[in-house]
Amino acid sequence: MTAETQAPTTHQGILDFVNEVAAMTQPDRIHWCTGSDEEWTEITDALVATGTFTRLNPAIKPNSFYAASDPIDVARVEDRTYICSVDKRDAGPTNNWMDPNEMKDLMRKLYAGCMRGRTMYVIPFVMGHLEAEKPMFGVEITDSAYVTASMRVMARMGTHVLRRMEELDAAGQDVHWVPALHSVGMPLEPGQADVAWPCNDTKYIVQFPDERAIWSFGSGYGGNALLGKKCYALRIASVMARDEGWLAEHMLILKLTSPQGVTKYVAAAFPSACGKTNLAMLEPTIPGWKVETLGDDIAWMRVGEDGRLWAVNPEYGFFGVAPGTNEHTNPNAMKTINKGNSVFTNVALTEDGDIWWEGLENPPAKATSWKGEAWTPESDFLSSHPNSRYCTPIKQCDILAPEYDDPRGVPIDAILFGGRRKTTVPLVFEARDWTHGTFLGATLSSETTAAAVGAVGVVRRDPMAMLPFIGYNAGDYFNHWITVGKDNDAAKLPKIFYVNWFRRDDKGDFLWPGFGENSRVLKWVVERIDGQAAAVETPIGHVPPPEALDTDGLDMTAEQLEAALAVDVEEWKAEIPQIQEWFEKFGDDLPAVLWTELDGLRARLGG
Ligand SMILES: Nc1nc2c(ncn2[C@@H]2O[C@H](COP(=O)(O)OP(=O)(O)OP(=O)(O)O)[C@@H](O)[C@H]2O)c(=O)[nH]1
Ligand SMILES: O=C([O-])CC(=O)C(=O)O
Ligand SMILES: [Mn+2]
Repeated sequence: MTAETQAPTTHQGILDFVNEVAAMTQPDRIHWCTGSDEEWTEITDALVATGTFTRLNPAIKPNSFYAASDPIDVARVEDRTYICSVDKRDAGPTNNWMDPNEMKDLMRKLYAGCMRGRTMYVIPFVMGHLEAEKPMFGVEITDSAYVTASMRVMARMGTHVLRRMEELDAAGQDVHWVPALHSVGMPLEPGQADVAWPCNDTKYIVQFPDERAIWSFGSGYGGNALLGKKCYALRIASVMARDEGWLAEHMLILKLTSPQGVTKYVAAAFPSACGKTNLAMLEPTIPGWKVETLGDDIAWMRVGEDGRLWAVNPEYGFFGVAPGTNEHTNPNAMKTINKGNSVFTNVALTEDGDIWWEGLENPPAKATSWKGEAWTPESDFLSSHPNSRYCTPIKQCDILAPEYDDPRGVPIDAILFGGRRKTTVPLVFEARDWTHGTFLGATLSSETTAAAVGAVGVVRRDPMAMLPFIGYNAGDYFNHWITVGKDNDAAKLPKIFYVNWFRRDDKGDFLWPGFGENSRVLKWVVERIDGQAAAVETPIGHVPPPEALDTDGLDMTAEQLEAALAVDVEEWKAEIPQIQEWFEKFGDDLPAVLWTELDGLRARLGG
């Protein structure tokens, strides 16, 4: 089968990619995605017919679907994720590496005939704006209809993207696009029945940074399979950003407006399942303050001609953690998904054709768990996988900031780093300067979560919340951050802060109520930027005294607030050898100024 017979494009590079992959994987059919509503209906109908999707009750969640994955395919697989740079050194000490040619030989064997009996979907997409000065195109080839439907929610995709590529090509512009190949790795022999969630025990999630290509095999799960997201917009884009002088980061973007009408833009990097989506859609509990959302997971940031750091969200949807999401914690996410047009994976299915998960209000008397078991509120197992997800269009978010559609993005005033720490890290503190902020990012630590396969609750260093997503040597990445600070006017760059919503008391309860109350922290942050709020200088940075936070109506004792803000010198001293060990991993690739920062911290803590 050749692609040209039905190919809706004359773009030779794309035709070659499609033909080459078709020859290797031998699909029964090739479907060029248009992105139309009719196509969505056709694909979701087919997914319902094969049992991958269950249509939800249209009176409750219109045009929405439930899916349950194979229990072996529920999260990102970091041990199966590779950065196959030509030079091993470029992958650095934090990534898995294999020689690109060796990896390709190995994967070609896996891909050989892997789409037999299936449809191969060709998805032209763009991360970021189609009107960007240099649009960030991609073409994902996949044999998964689930991935195709999800990509339509998460990325701008379809014929209009192809047209723009052809147009720029015809105008003689250097049109850059990332070829992204995905297969679930389960061919169907004649007569063989399909399963609801095809996948393979063998999984490879591979980035080839030098040629800016992605090969993924064996998994249908979000971050492993929707290749525009983590694989392109973070791993590949971070390499492009290194080469071109910008930043591709694992950050939400929000717009904060004060009661006086003063607007600030905040970006925040927290590791997976540590609160980005919730903060991005926050409903402030302090009167008169307003939050609008620009993005909940990824920010691409460039220094503009005005010297400020401008950010865009390259995505088109939210791929949010379901458990814990409810009318109290995230009413805006609830409103967004209730409008429909969404896909829910690995949550529970209720008898009236709705979905439910742990933490949602009104548990149903009975439901079907994500594993297909009969579940009741008395069951001793979870109804939903801890990493179950909703996938919903960003345009349905009532508090989406209008600037979302502006290809220039928004100028960032503050960057927050944060993680999930039971101890040690106070609710909020401010970095001394950009380099110190880079040190805070580079030493960010957090307890692992269910968003990746592996143990949960283990403290690890997760630099800039990018540990699984830096597409090159993390030592070079730190140096890139330092350089952004050095090459630009520090006064115009965002101020850097560090937050921890997850500190606990002796009983193991969260000290800080979090969610909407985090607006109190945002208020202190913007008041610091404007030079209005008080701070105490401590060995780790500038911490608010309790009275500098707006606590009007906050349901917390003075002792609790003090405990949330406390800097315990002994706890911090215990961090020093851990940071030292972390830095030693990088050898000479670690920027010397980060050692200087560590020495400074040690000295301030009293040696
Ligand atoms: N205690 C507490 N929990 C929070 C807070 N914000 C978020 N969470 C919980 O943390 C979990 C993950 O939150 P998300 O906002 O989905 O995390 P994320 O960073 O967007 O995760 P990814 O989509 O995996 O990148 C959910 O169970 C939330 O309920 C908070 O302020 N306090
Ligand atoms: O990428 C994914 O699969 C989900 C996600 O947002 C993360 O893990 O950070
Ligand atoms: Mn999220």
